[in-house]
Amino acid sequence: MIRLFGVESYFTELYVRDNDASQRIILPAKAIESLTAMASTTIRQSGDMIIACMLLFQSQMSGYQVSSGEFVTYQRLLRSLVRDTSQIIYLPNIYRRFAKSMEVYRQYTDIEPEAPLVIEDCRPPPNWPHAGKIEFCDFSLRYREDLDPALDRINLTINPGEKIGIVGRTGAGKSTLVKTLFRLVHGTTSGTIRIDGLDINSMGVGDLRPRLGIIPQESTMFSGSFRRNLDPLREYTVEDMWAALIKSGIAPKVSPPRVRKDGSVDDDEYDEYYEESKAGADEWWAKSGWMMRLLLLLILDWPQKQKFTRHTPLHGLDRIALSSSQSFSDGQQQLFSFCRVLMRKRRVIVLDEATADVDLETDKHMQQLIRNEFSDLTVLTIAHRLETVMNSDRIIVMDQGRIAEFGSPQELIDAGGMFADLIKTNDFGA
Ligand SMILES: Nc1ncnc2c1ncn2[C@@H]1O[C@H](COP(=O)(O)OP(=O)(O)OP(=O)(O)O)[C@@H](O)[C@H]1O
Repeated sequence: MIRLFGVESYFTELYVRDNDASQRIILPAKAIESLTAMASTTIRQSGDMIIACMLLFQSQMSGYQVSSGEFVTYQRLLRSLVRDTSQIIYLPNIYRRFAKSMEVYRQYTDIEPEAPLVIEDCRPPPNWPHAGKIEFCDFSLRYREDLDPALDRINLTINPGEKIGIVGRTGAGKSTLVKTLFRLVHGTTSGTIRIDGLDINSMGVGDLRPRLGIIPQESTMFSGSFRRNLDPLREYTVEDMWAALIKSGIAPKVSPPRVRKDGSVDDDEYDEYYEESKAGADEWWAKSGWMMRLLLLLILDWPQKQKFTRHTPLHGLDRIALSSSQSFSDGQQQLFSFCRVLMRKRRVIVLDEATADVDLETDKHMQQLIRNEFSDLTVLTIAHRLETVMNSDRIIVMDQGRIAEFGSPQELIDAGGMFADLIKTNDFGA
């Protein structure tokens, strides 16, 4: 079983499990991306025979002994990357690229797993976090013993549903503060962080990270379809995906809007198509006999795949997201991350606001979305723009790893301290 997990987080975890060997590999998201791109553009032949031949060939050429566990691992990794079953004639070329992919793969498999995925005795309840209260109690962190603390005695309580802006000059500790919520920083720590009463250090990272949402500044688009980008674990329905795409305003990138005869663009059609196609597909499903339903479920992956492709012009989910004709700005990539978070519906969301590269229009749109869609969720935003901060309920001003100020925007302006200075100089660490 190979699972991609936490695509929207700073890292992607790849789990590989089989009868003989079981291991967890943590890869930076970009590494998975390059590994996938390398393999999927060059290895176009799937099937056990070819993979087995390549592995045997490789082991003979290099004298490297492939263990049975490793064989199954590679085989499964490749099967997840390979789709097209043609182009066998390119085998020598394929082999060369394959060997390179494996080299990269081996390098990453040497990385030590960081923390247990699950601690059986300390599993949070399924609905955790149910409210979104965050408490830092005397929390300090040093990346290395010889360095100054990146976080220094942080005491902080964030209430459920609060919108918190985090500001401070570059190197002040803003990213470290939010990364500690995901346990993504490694170093010496003291103190505790609790979310809805549970110490996040007591549980496995597999129970922690998927329960929180993150929209990183550098959101990543993967090769493969829009569907894979939005839902790598195949957890959501097509309806969920379209609802999120429409809400976030990024639907036209997935399925371009219809152009009317007079040349104007029909922007309103998404909602109509969505409703229409949903009704059409439901009707079709209801009319099908049990034999047909079974066939659809077994062979055609109904309803995840076929439902909308058969019944609607909104079929773009299966299009390749990254292609020569399709590129995405930083803001658009963030909107895709936003869609993932919208589908997941987590109580705590971290947003690393995009910097000056994102146009004001997209920025405004994101702010609007946060107000509308995340109104009852706890949202922590590392803010790089004055407009974002002024919409927060409270603002944390970080300075040299400490919380220098914490209060509502007006309170901090009236206090005339660091926040008032940041506004004057407009230095929000962008
Ligand atoms: N991996 C690391 N190893 C060692 N020190 C680090 C590491 N990451 C960050 N630091 C240090 O920790 C401190 C806080 O860094 P952090 O990235 O949290 O600041 P920031 O406020 O987010 O800055 P920016 O706005 O530039 O992103 C800095 O002094 C930084 O040099």
